[in-house]
Parts: sequence; structure tokens; C-alpha cells
Amino acid sequence: MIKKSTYPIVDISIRNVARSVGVAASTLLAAATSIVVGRVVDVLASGAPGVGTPLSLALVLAVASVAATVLLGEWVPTWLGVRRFLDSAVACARNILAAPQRAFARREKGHFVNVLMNSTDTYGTLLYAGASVRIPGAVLALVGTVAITALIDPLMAALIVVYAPVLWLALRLPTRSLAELERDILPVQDAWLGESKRIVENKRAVNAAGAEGYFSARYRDRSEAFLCTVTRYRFLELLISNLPALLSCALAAAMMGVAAWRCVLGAAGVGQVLVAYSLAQLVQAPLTAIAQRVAQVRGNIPHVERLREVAAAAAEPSGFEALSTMGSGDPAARVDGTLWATPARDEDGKRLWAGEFEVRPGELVVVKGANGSGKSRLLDFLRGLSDPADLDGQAALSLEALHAAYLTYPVPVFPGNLAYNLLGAAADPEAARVLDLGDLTERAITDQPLNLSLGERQKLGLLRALSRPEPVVLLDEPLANLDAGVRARLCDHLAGLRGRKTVVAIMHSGELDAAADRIYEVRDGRLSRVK
Ligand SMILES: Nc1ncnc2c1ncn2[C@@H]1O[C@H](COP(=O)(O)OP(=O)(O)OP(=O)(O)O)[C@@H](O)[C@H]1O
Repeated sequence: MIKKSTYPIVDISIRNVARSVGVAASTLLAAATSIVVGRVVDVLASGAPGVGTPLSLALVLAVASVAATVLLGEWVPTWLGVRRFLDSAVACARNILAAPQRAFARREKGHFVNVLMNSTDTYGTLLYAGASVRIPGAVLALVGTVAITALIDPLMAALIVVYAPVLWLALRLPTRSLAELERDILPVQDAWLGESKRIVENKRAVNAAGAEGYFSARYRDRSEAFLCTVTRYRFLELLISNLPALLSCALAAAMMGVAAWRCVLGAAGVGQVLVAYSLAQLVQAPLTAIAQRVAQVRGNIPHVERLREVAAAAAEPSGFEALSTMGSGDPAARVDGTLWATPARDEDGKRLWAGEFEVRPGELVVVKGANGSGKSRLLDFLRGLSDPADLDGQAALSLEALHAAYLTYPVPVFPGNLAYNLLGAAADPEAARVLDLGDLTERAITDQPLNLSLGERQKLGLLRALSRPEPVVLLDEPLANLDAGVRARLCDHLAGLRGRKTVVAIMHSGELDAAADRIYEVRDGRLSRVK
């Protein structure tokens, strides 16, 4: 399991302590402003001269308090949270890409979209900035305000000390429910995001099938389930944010009562009633912030658990290292055993018996067989994209095979141009000539479904695989969607690669048979060598 320090929530560094003091500064400056304003009122009430100095000081303190609220109280923790959000989003994307394929297949795509977009944001802005800066800042503000109040009147300070647990208890139930609800929302939100993604990705196919009604109904069901939990969440949020204002009236009345009593006894000026009212209001913000943010942190822990799960998956060894071979005389790949295509390992599970499948360096190897017989799963296995546990038997895979250039399905297209779509490789001039790219080399490429024809998309995938420097090339149906001229030239080209590159091609036709060094064919679930 990944260490908790991978995504720390409470991070008490010197910088964060300074930031927390900054968060507390606005409340403390506001408290000081109230006291000086109370002094102004006392001077005015007594009719004594010299109101100018405390009035100016009150003004300066009020401006400083507002500036501190905006800059230190809000902007600094917000900026810190956004930085954390960005850093954890980048790290999460890296981890998703690094995780073995089987770890990625354990969850549906909506889960990863949610982790990447939502959990990274929640971790940065709510959890880290909340627990490391905002909550400690609110605690400092509360302690400071109580201390300032105690200097004026210890009884008033005692009232705040009594009030704090009352408010905490009042908020306990809704904040707990909020925390529990947060856990329930996540899987519903995963499903909703997954469905949203499906609508966008499949729009054209849905239109072509005339299945708009079916898809909108599915979407409505998922949205209703999600919005139902969101409504409950919003209601609890509303309660938590408004309850303190309601209860604060009682605190304000009690504190003002104490001040008024002192006033009547002649122990304090009339300004103290105003100070009491201001302090009762001021203390609400840190108290509520502590209650709300602790609930937020508790409720949102599942987000950081999800991020840690992705980080743990990225650290998971693929397991293929144990199968890799290094020797120069070794085959590029050898598989001897039963390869399971489906997770089920019983009579219903699909499997391919790949007894003594072998590819030697520099060979052109053709694999044939009926649809769904497990040929693509075999290539995935050679490329180290599946799970070594899928094989009941033995295998030896060269590092070249495990890092092979791989044309697989669907051919992914990235918005940009052809050069960009080669993902860092320079176009192989011979492959480019063979594929007859036409205007594909100059035009803008988008991931809109009609931007490239099926054949053009295939050419792009082939150019990408054939331009990579890796010595082993795996091609899943290289001739699919190509016109007769390109098919013939491509077959000649692949035949010409013999001795220079190791090529394994899945074929549904005999066009490569004559050139192939070996041909394997699946018959009745068994992969046998036929040439
Ligand atoms: N994770 C999985 N869960 C369930 N079934 C799976 C899974 N992975 C593969 N399969 C099934 O295993 C079978 C073999 O798939 P594979 O893509 O290897 O076939 P193929 O021989 O390449 O077929 P084709 O010639 O049609 O491309 C298919 O029926 C596929 O649906």
C-alpha cells in the first residue's frame, strides 16, 4: 500500500504555520478594530476631546483587516489549494498512464475521470489547504479572539468558551451526515460521469442507430440518482452555514448583557456593549470554519484514498519483468500454455491454447484464426499490456517484445497534425511512401469521427507503428480498411523488413502467407504452427 505521505493532508511546515497566522490575522485585526471603535464611542459618550487618534487608528485597523481577509485569509490558502490541485492532477495523470492495464481495467472509466478531475481538486483545495492552513488558522483566530476578549472581560471570554462546544454539538449531526453522504456520492458520481462521457463519445453512433431516446433515458436515470444525493448534500450545507448565525444571536445577547451590566455598575463604558456585540459576531467565523472544514476533511477522505489507490496501482509491478529474457540467442517471444482472454476461468471463460508459440528475432510471423478466438489478447500479452496471470503455462518475452511498436484497436487519433500523431518519432520515409499518405501529411487532424476516413485512420496507425525505432512490431490486422494498391505495397514492405525487424501480424487473409517465416492458426481454440 502506498504511504500516507504520498498525499499528506495535515502538513505542518514553517510555511504553512506562517500561512495559518495570516489566516488568523484578519480576525485578530477585526477584533482590535472593534475594541478601538468601542474606545471611540466611550470618548464620544464622555464628551472628552481627543477622538481623532482612536478614530484614525480604527480606520487603519479596519482597512488592514479587510486587506488581510482578502489577501491572507482567502487568496493565500486558495492559491495554495489550486497549486496542490494542479500538482496532484499532473501526478494522477502520470500514475494512470504508468499503472498496469489490469489495474486500469478494475474500475470503469468514469471512476478515473472523477479521480482526475474531482479528487485532485478536492484534495488540493479542501483537504490540504483546509487541514494544513485554514483549520489551524481558524483555531489561532479563535484562541486569539478569546484572549483579546479575556483582556477586556474574562466573563465574556468564558461565555465564548462555553458557546464553542454548544455550536460544535449543534453542527455535529449535519456535519457527520455530510461526511457520510460524501462517501455515498462518489460511486454515483462515477457512474454519472461515465454516462456523460459515453453520451459525448458515442453521439454519432447513437444518432446512426436512432437510439437517442434509449440513451437519454439512461442518462436521466443516472442523473436523477446523482442529483438526488447532491440535493441532500446542498441542504446539509445550507443548514451548516446558517445554524451558526442563528445561535450567534444567543451569544451576542449574553455578551451584550454582561457588558450592559458592567456599564450599569460603572465598571465599563457604553462602548463595551458595542465591543461585546462585535466580538460575538467575529468569533462565529473561526468557530464555523472549524466545524465546517473538519466535516469537509472527514467527508472528503475517500478522495485522497482514491488518489492513493491510483498511486499504488502505478507502483504495482506489471509482473512481466519476471518473464523477460535478455540473451542474444533467445527468441523474441515464446508462449507455451493456456492464455485466458476473459476474467472467468471456468467453462464459460474464453481461452486460447498457445502451445509452443514462438517468434525469433528478424522473423515475419503471421497469426490467423476466427473472430474472437483470442489473437488480439495474445498480442496484448506479448506487449506486456495484460496480466502474466492470464497465462497458465510458461512464457519468455524479450524486452524488445515488451516494448514493441504496436498497432492495435481502435487506432487513437490526437488533435494536431500527422507529425504530432507519431508521438515523438520521425516519419519513416519508406513507410510513408508505401502508405501513400496524400494530403494527410499537411492537413489538420482532429479527433472528430469523420475527420479521417477509416483507411486514413489505419494509415496513420500504421505509420505510427512502422516509424517507431523499436525492433519488434506487432500489427493487429494491418490491412484493414486499406485499398488494394496500398495493401499490396504494404505486404511487400513488411516482407522486406525481414531480418531487420521482427514483425508479428494478425491476418484474416493469405496476403502475407508467402513471405511469412512462420504462420500460426487458431483451430478449435488451439494455436498451431501451420508453416
Ligand atoms: N476483459 C474481458 N472481459 C470479457 N471478455 C473479454 C475480455 N477481454 C477479451 N475478451 C473476449 O475474449 C475474446 C477474444 O478477444 P480477441 O480480441 O483476442 O479476439 P480476436 O481473435 O482478436 O478476434 P478478431 O479477429 O475478431 O479481432 C473476445 O470474445 C473478447 O470479447
